[in-house]
Amino acid sequence: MKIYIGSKNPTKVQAVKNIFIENSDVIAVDVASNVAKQPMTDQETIQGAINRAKGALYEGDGVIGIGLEGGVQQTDYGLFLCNWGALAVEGHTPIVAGGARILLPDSIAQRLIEGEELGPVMDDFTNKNNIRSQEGAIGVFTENQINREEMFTHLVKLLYGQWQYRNRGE
Ligand SMILES: O=P(O)(O)OP(=O)(O)OP(=O)(O)OC[C@H]1O[C@@H](n2cnc3c(O)ncnc32)[C@H](O)[C@@H]1O
Ligand SMILES: [Mg+2]
Repeated sequence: MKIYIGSKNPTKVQAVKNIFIENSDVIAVDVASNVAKQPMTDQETIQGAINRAKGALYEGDGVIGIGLEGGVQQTDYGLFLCNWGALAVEGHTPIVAGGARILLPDSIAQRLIEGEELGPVMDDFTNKNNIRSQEGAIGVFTENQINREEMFTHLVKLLYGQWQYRNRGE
């Protein structure tokens, strides 16, 4: 079974590979999220995940398209990191699931509100390169209890499980 993931970010690709292990060929493709590079609400982040999933499905000859999208959501308690995933198959509405969320420090939140992207802001904050392709903000702010790949793996598990539930008895 061919599964297309709509990103080449290694944390996202590896998360899909971790769950779709049996009889699956996981292929990474660059597709447009068709939302802002830094989604600022759950709504926009979900839309990005769905657009990526559909884009990935129609990109090739795959059975399943998966989209994973990172964003933030403002609350009365501050700006939270959020992550959403979508799984698209032909002829069905996409399956959607949300990932873990943590509160971002005020200094980071302020920069995002002013229009910067989390990826470069995290590199600047940590004095490291390409945090988004490694532990991610979630890894930095949890002392690596949960890194970005693990967070996305959990998310892909939620998508896979719902897909299995929908296919039960078929
Ligand atoms: O190549 P793609 O798939 O676009 O991967 P990405 O790392 O850019 O990830 P997203 O577009 O899903 O995330 C939206 C923005 O938030 C950033 N971001 C999201 N989660 C992050 C994290 O855990 N650590 C660092 N940057 C993160 C990311 O770099 C983007 O600027
Ligand atoms: Mg991106």
